[in-house]
Amino acid sequence: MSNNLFDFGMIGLGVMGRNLLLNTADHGFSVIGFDKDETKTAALEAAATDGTTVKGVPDLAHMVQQLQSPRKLMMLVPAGKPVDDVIESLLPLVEKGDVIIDGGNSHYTDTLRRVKYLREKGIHFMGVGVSGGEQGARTGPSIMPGGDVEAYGHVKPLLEAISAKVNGEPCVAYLGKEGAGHYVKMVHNGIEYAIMQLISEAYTLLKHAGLSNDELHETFKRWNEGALQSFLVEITADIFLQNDDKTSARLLDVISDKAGSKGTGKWTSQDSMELPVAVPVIDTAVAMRTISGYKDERVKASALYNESGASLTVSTEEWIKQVHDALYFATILSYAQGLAMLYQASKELAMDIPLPEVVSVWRGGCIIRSTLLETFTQAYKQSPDLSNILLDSGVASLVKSAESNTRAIVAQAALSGIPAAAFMSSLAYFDAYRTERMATNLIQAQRDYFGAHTYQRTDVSGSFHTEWNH
Ligand SMILES: NC(=O)C1=CN([C@@H]2O[C@H](COP(=O)(O)OP(=O)(O)OC[C@H]3O[C@@H](n4cnc5c(N)ncnc54)[C@H](OP(=O)(O)O)[C@@H]3O)[C@@H](O)[C@H]2O)C=CC1
Ligand SMILES: O=C(CO)[C@H](O)[C@H](O)COP(=O)(O)O
Repeated sequence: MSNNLFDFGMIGLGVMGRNLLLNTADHGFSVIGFDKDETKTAALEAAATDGTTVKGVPDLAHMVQQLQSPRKLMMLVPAGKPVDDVIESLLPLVEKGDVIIDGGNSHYTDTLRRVKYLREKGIHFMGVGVSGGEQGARTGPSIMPGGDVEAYGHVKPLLEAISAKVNGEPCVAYLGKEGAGHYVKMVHNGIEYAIMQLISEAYTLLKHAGLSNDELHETFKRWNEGALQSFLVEITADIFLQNDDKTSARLLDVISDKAGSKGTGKWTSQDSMELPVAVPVIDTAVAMRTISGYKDERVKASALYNESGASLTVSTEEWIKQVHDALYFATILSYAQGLAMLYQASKELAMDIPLPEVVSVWRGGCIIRSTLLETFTQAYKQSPDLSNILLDSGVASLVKSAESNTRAIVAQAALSGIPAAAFMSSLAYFDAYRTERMATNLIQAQRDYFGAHTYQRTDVSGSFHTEWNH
């Protein structure tokens, strides 16, 4: 700490801000934090590692005054109005050349607006995705910065120091212009939704085959030691063992089935349609969280449509292997759809998102980290401009190896009436994607029939219209 001035400031000392700031201090930076909730500010210093330089101040102006120039400030407050409120509070306090970072889950269009607004005032504003939850923020998250390259230069050493490391490489890289950091984080969360939905479907498929919580734990634990190794599979294995402290049940069995959400999955779906790019597994995951909220209607429909009629008679050992392969197949499809979306968005929105860096940064620290990301990193090393990871021959052989068991699972789920929409969606996407001539020529004919929309032919170029025989 030189001149008694601090290296880095944090606004918002909740789950993410507090932990990221303490992580920053652990890496030798002097840090100062502010939260509008004074109890959080007051608690900050006590939580710091001995020997680190951490200060909490109850006043934003005092915090800004104590920062080295150019000031480097991050906010980790809820997305939306709180971010604009913080910016307005900072404006009278900062100077030209200072760097303000929004590390929360802001919508990238808000980030674009804020970048422009602050650029006019000479202030650098960066949208930076941070993933890893509470633990990741404290010990090493995956960090997705985008925006002003000059501003990135000011914070690069700090972000590299606090990020997760894989094979000694920091899980942070410059991921593109303007709103790219928040765009990449949004799609990260879309993939997160898809994989979480798939895991929950694998859970129900295994439960219908009679697996107990202990057996589910063992199964997921074993899966996490192989091709499905990932953070989400790892924490799922733990979840099955957690006891409830209010009853004698396992906690999972007394948790309501209405799933919450904060919006990033929905934004991914919405934006995919704007581009357009097909991300049906993500769309399905968003829809399933929505249906999970229809509890009262589902109770009535369960009785009306005889849900208890759903039955499954399978060889348990074979079924576990098939569910494993289906989860592997559909997880690859989920990454493929998200990455295809980033590929398209990078071009359409002129963000220059480097996909090789994106998958590399996701290998550690983030919620969707998995061994598959190492495979994708190698694929992009060979072909950095892959429009879809499914076109890589190495990835194709992995997909093919799991295809027939995925078909078996989807068919059995349909026959047994077990909800497995994300598995079905991944297979439906795959079958369409690998079909050279789809049936959409008929849609073209229908559009021209009723609306004179014209069509293109396979043999001659140009647009054609036919007076169809009525
Ligand atoms: N939790 C997670 O796993 C992850 C969260 N994120 C994103 O990070 C951001 C922060 O999330 P999280 O830490 O979980 O949220 P929290 O609600 O835990 O913390 C946010 C903190 O910001 C404070 N705050 C709000 N407005 C202001 C303001 N104007 N000035 C100063 N402090 C303010 C809040 O105070 P008060 O409570 O009094 O309002 C609260 O203490 C969000 O955008 C979230 O989506 C990203 C990755 C993972
Ligand atoms: O960004 C995150 C993880 O990467 C946050 O935990 C986010 O809140 C998750 O989304 P949702 O609350 O909609 O499930």
